[in-house]
Amino acid sequence: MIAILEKKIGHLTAEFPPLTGFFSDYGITFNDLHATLGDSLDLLSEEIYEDMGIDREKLLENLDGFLQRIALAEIDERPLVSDITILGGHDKSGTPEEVELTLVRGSITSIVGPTGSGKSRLLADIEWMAQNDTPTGRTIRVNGKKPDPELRFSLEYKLVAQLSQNMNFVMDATVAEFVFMHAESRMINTLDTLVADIIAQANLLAGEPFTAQTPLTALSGGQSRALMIADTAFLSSSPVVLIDEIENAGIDRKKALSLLVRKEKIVLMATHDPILALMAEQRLIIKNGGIHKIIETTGKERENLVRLEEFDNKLLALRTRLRSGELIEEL
Ligand SMILES: Nc1ncnc2c1ncn2[C@@H]1O[C@H](COP(=O)(O)OP(=O)(O)OP(=O)(O)O)[C@@H](O)[C@H]1O
Repeated sequence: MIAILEKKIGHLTAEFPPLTGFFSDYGITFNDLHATLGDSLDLLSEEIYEDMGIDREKLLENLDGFLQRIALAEIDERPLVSDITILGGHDKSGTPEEVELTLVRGSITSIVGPTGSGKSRLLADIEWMAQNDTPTGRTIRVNGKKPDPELRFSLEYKLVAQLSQNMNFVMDATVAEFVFMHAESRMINTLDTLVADIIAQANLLAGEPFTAQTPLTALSGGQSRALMIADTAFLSSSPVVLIDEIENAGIDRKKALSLLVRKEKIVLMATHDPILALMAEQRLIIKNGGIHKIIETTGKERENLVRLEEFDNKLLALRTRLRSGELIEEL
């Protein structure tokens, strides 16, 4: 509520047009669109509140309820995405891609292939809900159907949340302020507990701990990524999470993926990292711009994952020794 009091009337009514009706029902019209809501309410005289039959506090309470109803109505209007389907197009040579692949919520798919083979292009096709209108000729279905064109070009509705290597914060805010801002803009109740949960989860993912009071600019690369992953898992309404290369990220990859699965996301990640690739249920092998093969992770591969993680930990330990100036003559 505090954040909304600091917003300008003009911005608020543009963001939530029904607000004008809410205030006029109380007989209030605001003339100065550049003034904040808080200042405008302060200008209302005692008599006006008396005429309305409520005080400032009660008016704000009603406003809060009204905004929540708008938010819920908006959420209801969004189709609940249970799955997406990729219908093949063609590779770079024009050879048809014989694929019809449905991805459901709570699943992880990895995308592997040589540099320049078309991994990012596949992620972009999903993000833009391609309709045979991208270089690959692919088509994306949402819940088995052609997505509504309005949805496709909507600025508010995002099918996809992107997590990428570049997550450096330049904002002058603490971790808590940043997460609060996100949670508040989504008008979610019980903000304090939610914000605390997100920061606690992010700490479980990051190697080195940070607190709610840590400035964003003081976070390491791994800590920033951990925060963004937890923030996306809890607060993003996008059903699909696309991850482009998060190896060497200084985060607990297994916990990060299982958090996204718990939050029922459809996870797709382009990766060269064997550990991440094998954590997925299936992997798409991209070759010459097309989906060349779909491999389901085998039981044997899952067993090997344990050994791969042991190798990885050994490499990590070597890195730590190297950093502290040791000679690496003994392994
Ligand atoms: N089926 C296709 N038909 C035509 N062009 C394609 C096709 N698939 C991918 N491309 C184009 O090939 C180029 C390389 O693709 P992309 O960047 O997706 O590769 P990548 O596998 O992500 O590479 P890297 O591993 O280096 O990030 C891009 O310009 C992309 O638009």
